[in-house]
Amino acid sequence: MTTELPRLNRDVAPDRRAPVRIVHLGLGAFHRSHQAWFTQHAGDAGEWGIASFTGRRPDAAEVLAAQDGLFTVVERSDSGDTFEVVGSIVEAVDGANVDRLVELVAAPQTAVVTLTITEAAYGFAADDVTLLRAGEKPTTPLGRLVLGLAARRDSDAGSLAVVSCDNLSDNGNVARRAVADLARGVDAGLADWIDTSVSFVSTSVDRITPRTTPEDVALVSERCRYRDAAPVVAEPFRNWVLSGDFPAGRPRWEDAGAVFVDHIEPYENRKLWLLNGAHSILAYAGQLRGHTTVAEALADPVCLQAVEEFWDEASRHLDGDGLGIPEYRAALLDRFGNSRIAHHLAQIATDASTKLRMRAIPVLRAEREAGRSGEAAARMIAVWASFVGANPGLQDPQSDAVAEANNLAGGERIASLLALLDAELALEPAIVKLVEDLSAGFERAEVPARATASGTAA
Ligand SMILES: NC(=O)c1ccc[n+]([C@@H]2O[C@H](COP(=O)([O-])OP(=O)(O)OC[C@H]3O[C@@H](n4cnc5c(N)ncnc54)[C@H](O)[C@@H]3O)[C@@H](O)[C@H]2O)c1
Ligand SMILES: O=P(O)(O)OC[C@@H](O)[C@@H](O)[C@H](O)[C@H](O)CO
Repeated sequence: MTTELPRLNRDVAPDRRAPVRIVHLGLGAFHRSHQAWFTQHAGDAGEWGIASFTGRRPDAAEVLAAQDGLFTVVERSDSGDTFEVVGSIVEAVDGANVDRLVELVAAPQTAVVTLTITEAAYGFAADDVTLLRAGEKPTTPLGRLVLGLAARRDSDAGSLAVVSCDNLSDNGNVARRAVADLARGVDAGLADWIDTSVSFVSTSVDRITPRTTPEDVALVSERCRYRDAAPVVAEPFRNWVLSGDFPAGRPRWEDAGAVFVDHIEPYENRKLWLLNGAHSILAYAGQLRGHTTVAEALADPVCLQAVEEFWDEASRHLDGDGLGIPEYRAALLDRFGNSRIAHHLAQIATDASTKLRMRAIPVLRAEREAGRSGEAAARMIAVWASFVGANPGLQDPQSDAVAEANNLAGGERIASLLALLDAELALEPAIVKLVEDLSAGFERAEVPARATASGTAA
């Protein structure tokens, strides 16, 4: 009986708590399988503990706190599972505990703030300006971070690095702009201090980490002989490319395979276009064709062809020494085909208006500038348009605008949806027609309720 097993904690798996020197916002599955894993495997791991804050709900923090921050990474390959306890998270905190966040961001020993708050969260912190001006507690991760940075300035605790680990192009600068705009709305002096004292590091992050299922929890109990309510399942592959300064130091993440580069754009584009772009195609085309997971969709020749054609287009615009595009593509087919990783298409499908802007639009534009149609990139937009036609409730930061567009028909509807991604391209009749024609190839089928429900954000 699993209830008789001990709960995972630092008695069951003795592990010294490292001092908090990293603060993380967005205590989700990916943070645990990626940044926490890399920190655990740094040569100086004993000096770097993470205090990790949830975004919207206390649940993950409560569960992890009851386990002294420990959790299991289940590394899942085609041939089997391996299990590892990770102890780098030394404090798990409800994001609503803004006082603790402010205290830690202002602490001189804190050197790094990492973020996995989802792509959409960089766009809606503006409401926090009013709260911050009124001296009230902000509700968004970036609003809370600005309050912490204000306290750091006031206590003269020195510079630090903010490291975005979300799937965004130029994520360091996106974070910089979002934080600076918020700070400037509250206190111009604070914005100036952030400008000179906070280093925004850009990263390309990669490790497929689907949402944990009850079956995963049961498997860990059975195999590890302890109860872990917060394991994460991830593929064996992992990659972290970083670019930027760490004025107050950082863990030796390179010992765990992280790579530090001067120019990150080629790596970001390779990952965002080839991996995440393919994921978006599979998410919409795959669900429209009745599939539930990435591996199932990839096994469908229609979906595979859409992915391969998009990769051909995107690859023409990926240059840089050592990018190894053919090898990267081959590895992606293996990774996506890992049928033991049940990566649900519904999870990937959310927040399309933010994601497609970075995954489809740059390739579509580059192809058109080169005098070609950009058909494969346009198809990614077309399958999304078909999908939201049948599934108007899909989570999206611009869901009201998507609903308004859905009230239109034909080319007008497509133009309105396209305008959410790129207002200029939406004014070009040839592109609107291309997307409209391509979307006709994919029926606007209702997605079964079970698939939509599993995509509900944690
Ligand atoms: N899961 C992966 O395979 C993977 C791989 C690479 C990058 N990423 C990046 O990491 C992000 C998080 O992925 P995850 O799998 O950990 O997801 P998750 O749902 O497990 O965790 C997301 C965390 O962000 C918080 N959050 C989400 N939306 C928020 C909002 N609107 N406001 C405030 N907080 C919010 C959640 O509360 C949670 O703490 C992704 O959006 C992506 O950008 C994920
Ligand atoms: O919400 P998204 O689309 O940014 O993330 C869902 C997956 O595509 C993504 O998490 C990949 O698994 C990941 O980017 C692999 O490193």
